[in-house]
Amino acid sequence: MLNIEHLYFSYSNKPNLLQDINFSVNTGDYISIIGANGSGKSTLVRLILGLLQPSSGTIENSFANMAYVPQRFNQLNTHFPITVKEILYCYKNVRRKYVNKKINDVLTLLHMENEENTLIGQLSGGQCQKVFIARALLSDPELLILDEPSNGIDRQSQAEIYNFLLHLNRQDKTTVICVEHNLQAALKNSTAFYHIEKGKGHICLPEQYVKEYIKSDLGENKGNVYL
Ligand SMILES: Nc1ncnc2c1ncn2[C@@H]1O[C@H](COP(=O)(O)OP(=O)(O)OP(=O)(O)O)[C@@H](O)[C@H]1O
Repeated sequence: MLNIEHLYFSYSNKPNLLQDINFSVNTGDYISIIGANGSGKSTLVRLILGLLQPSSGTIENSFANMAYVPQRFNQLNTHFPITVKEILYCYKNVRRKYVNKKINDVLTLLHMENEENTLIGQLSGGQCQKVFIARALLSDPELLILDEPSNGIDRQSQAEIYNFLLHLNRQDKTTVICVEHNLQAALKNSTAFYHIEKGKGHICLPEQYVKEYIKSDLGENKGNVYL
């Protein structure tokens, strides 16, 4: 279980970005963290991962093993001459004691077994994302955290990735936290949304979010509807 209580966070001397964040994630949940650009979603994830420290408040995490899939374009130098298998071997060597699964098995899970010797720069966006999900799965995580997994990926690959994540959550009981702008996928996969707005957050059911936010946005003709 992950339990966040009265969490406040600000970058250096700036005003609080996150204020009095309270929420829990239980085993088997699929939580989509939603909100406008710059609302603090990725920051909240970095706090959960322990990459940032809260200004105040607590984060208790009893998930034995967690893995992270960052935003795709943050991590990729497509000119670097490395194959899919080499990326996974590098990770395995660095995280040796945490890696419980075989490279071939995770590639097969994602239907990427025929690409093991392909250079990363020769993969499509969707295939790249699958490699980084495969890498995260090597440690057989109880909690998988993803940051905008469909960013810059075509619809077919998006559907494959979200179907895979749904299976992972519902069948294998892997808990998922996903920073999300993709409303359709979030509605289909999530057990709950955590909505951040003006520094505050609240948990809601996906259908409740649609009723309260999307419809009122459309009703008042505010224009763009975003997550
Ligand atoms: N290292 C940093 N130092 C100072 N400010 C930062 C830092 N990282 C992010 N910020 C600022 O914090 C705010 C929230 O950023 P964050 O990336 O958490 O938002 P987000 O909700 O994930 O946005 P997006 O949907 O665009 O990915 C932004 O205004 C950003 O400029």
